Amino acid sequence: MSVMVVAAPGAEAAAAGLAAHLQARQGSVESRRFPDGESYLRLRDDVAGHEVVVVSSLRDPDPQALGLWFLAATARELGARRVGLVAPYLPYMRQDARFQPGEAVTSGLFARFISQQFDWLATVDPHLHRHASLSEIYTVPTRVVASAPAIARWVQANVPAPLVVGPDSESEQWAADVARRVGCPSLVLAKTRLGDRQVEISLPDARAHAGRTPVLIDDIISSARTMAVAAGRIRESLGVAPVCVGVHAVFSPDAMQVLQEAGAARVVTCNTLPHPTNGIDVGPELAQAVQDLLRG
Ligand SMILES: O=P(O)(O)OC[C@H]1O[C@H](OP(=O)(O)OP(=O)(O)O)[C@H](O)[C@@H]1O
Repeated sequence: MSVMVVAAPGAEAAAAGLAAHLQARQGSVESRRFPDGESYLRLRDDVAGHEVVVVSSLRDPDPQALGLWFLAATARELGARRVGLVAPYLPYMRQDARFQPGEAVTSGLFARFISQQFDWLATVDPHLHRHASLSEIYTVPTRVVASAPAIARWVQANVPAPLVVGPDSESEQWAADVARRVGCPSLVLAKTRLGDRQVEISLPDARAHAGRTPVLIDDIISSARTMAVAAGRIRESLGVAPVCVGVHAVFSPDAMQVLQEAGAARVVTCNTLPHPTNGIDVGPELAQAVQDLLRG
C-alpha cells in the first residue's frame, strides 16, 4: 500500500511527524491566497493510486474548511485511492444540541461536511458531550485516540506524589483513567457554566490529599476560565499551586495570562494543536490509529 501524507496549510509539522511515524512519503502542497482572498492550492506530487492522508490543524476551523474540501476533492480528481483526514483536534463538537430555537447544530453539520469529503477520520479525544460516540454524527469510519496513556506517562515522569483532579463531571472519564494508570488518587470537581467565559466550580473536601501535587486535567483549554477557576479553588483548599494539563491547546489570546494569574504552577498540553505549552506527544498513538484505518 502506497501512502502519501499531505499537510493542510498550517499543519506542516504535524504532517511531517505523522509521515515519519508511518514511514510514508510526505507530499508537498503549495498554497497561497489570491489578492481577493480566494485560495490557490496545488498538490505538487502525483497522488494517483495512493492512500492520501490529509493532516489538518483545526484550531480556527471556518477559514480552513473550504481548503480541506479543495484538497480532498483535488486528490480524488487526480486518482487518489482513498482520502482520509487526521484532525488531532476535532472542532465543532460543543454545539451538539439546539439550545435556543433556530440555532445551527454545528456538530452534526460539520460532521456531515467532513463525511462527504473524506473516506475516514482519525482524531484525539473529541469533546463528546451529549453524543455517545462519533459514529452518531460521522458516517465514515473513525478512530479515536485516547490521550490518557500519554498523559499518564508524562505525569509519572514529571510529578511526584500526584493527585489527579478533573474540573468537572465530564472530565471524570479521563481523570480516572489517568489516575488508574499512574496509580494515584483522583478527585472530580463540580462545574456550572454561566457563559462562554464564566464558570463556577465547587470542590469536595480535599484535606485527605494534603501533601500531594494536584494535577488538573481537562480536554480543552479555550478561554481557560474552567482551568483557572479550578486552579484557584485547589490552591485555596490544598495550599499548593496545581499543574494544569490540557489535551487540546485551543487557547484564546488571553488564556495563558488567565492561567498565570490563577497561580498555575505549570501548564502542559498534548500536541494536538501547535502551542508553546505542547509537552505531551500523542503522535505514536495517532499513527497507530491511522494504520488501523488504512488497513480497514
Ligand atoms: O477553557 P474554557 O473556555 O473554560 O473551555 C474549556 C471547557 O469547556 C468544555 O466543557 P463544557 O462542558 O463547559 O463545554 P461545553 O458546554 O461548551 O461543551 C471543556 O470540557 C472544558 O472543561
